[in-house]
Amino acid sequence: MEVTVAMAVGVLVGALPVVGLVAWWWNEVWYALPVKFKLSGTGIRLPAGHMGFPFLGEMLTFLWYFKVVKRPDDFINSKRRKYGDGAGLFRSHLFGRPTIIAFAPAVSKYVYQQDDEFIVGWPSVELLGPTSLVAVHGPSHTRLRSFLTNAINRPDALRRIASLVQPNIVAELQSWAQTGRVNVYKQVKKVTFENIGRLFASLEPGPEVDAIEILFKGIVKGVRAQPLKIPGTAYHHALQCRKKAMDVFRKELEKRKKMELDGLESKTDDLMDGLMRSQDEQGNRLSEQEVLDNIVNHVIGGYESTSLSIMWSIYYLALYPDVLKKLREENATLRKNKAAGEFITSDDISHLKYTKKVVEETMRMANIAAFIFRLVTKDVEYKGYRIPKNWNVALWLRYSHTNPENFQDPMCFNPDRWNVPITPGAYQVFGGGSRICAGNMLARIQIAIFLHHLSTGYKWELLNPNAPMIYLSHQIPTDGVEISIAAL
Ligand code: HEM
Repeated sequence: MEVTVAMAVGVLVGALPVVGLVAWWWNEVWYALPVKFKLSGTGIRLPAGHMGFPFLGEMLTFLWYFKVVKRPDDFINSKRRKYGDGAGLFRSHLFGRPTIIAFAPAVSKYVYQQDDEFIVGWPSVELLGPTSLVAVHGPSHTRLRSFLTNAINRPDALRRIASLVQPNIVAELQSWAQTGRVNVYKQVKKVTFENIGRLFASLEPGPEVDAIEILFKGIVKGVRAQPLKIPGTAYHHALQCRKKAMDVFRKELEKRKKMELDGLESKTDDLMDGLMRSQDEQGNRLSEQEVLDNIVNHVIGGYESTSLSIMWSIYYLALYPDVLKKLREENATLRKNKAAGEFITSDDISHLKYTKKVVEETMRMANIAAFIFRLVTKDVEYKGYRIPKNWNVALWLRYSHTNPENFQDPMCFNPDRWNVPITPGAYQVFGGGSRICAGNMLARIQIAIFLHHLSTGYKWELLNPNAPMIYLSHQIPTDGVEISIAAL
């Protein structure tokens, strides 16, 4: 008996290395080998790399760098050391799919230009809506973008946005100074959401907007979760939140349609109105579903990203007093030409040269969209490398922003680096090509307005300047940027 147990243990122990070896090469054999076989003799190669374990792929290595050692850029650096740069591509297996990692700006540029070959495969269309900007392709995408550009990015829209968001920002900062101590991430999210509610559907801050914010927090969690429609999962919850959020906006839209039918003039002038009224050259309007899907899509796109950017600007300015001094001087000069309590305009912001550099430098360092994904619809050749059909491409944007070859001393917050032109294509915080962020002007203007009122009216300090960072799901200090703040 004892001999049998000992033998079984012996066999198991002996088999372990073999099992490990099989697991280590499984994805290579399953995904990479058939492609290499097809390519043999053609001179075309699969990008270098290793695809890791079955199902997990390289997720353990990814988590090691992002979560454990907290050196996220070494995930790519370790590959560069091992395989060299090649054409700026590696093969891998991440987030459950075979993946080509594109870390060189030139590859991202190429991918942005090939809309038909590289389509958006994430976030889930179910959550964003089948007729949302992210979900549609080709001519439908071009058509929808022109409607949205009209509603958000035109100079008159930006003027209106600048005046609508300021009362809330000014009031929020005053309340911060009264409290004296603030968790910036938490509070900025609140004020950003209130502003989005006002801009998109003229919703006034209060219990209804707070309830909608909770729904969107649920949706945003689901965007990052595995798409399992099982009760109790984040994704299932997110779908329910989306349905409820759509119901709220649908009710508002029906109210406005009824007013239009009754010949009553709308008193609102927001994104919903803009989308309802816009017409293309043939006089066609957006459908109800398109209006609603795109409101939800834009809230998801704009809510957390803008909040994080504002949070990071407050963080870096506390750490770099020289930058704050210059920012304050520029904004104080503008204030001198304004009456007390008068708001700044989008035209004023266009003249705030240093402030604009602070905004760009903040976004470079914040790396809010660390990477974005595309799904490959057909085999593609790039500089002698095969990007296989049905694989994912991960455009590793943060690597470009933190690479000293693109930005000297990249971890230093230095708005003056923007005095000279940067490496072409190296700055991709908003993505690029036809899918460049639809809300980039809106985000920039909100950050600049926040900085104007903050720098001219307040002084603040980080309470935990050495708080450790987390990098997933976003780069953020663990304390959410706790500050003490007072009026100047
Ligand atoms: C600092 C803030 C922001 C950052 C860093 C950011 C980043 C990005 C990035 C990287 C993309 C490209 C995604 C891809 O190609 O897969 C994108 C697309 C998009 N963003 Fe933003 N974004 C920000 C603010 C906003 C705001 C305020 C809105 C809405 C008002 C918004 C709405 C969108 C939409 C709708 C798209 C999809 C565009 C398309 O597919 O044509 N974003 N954003």
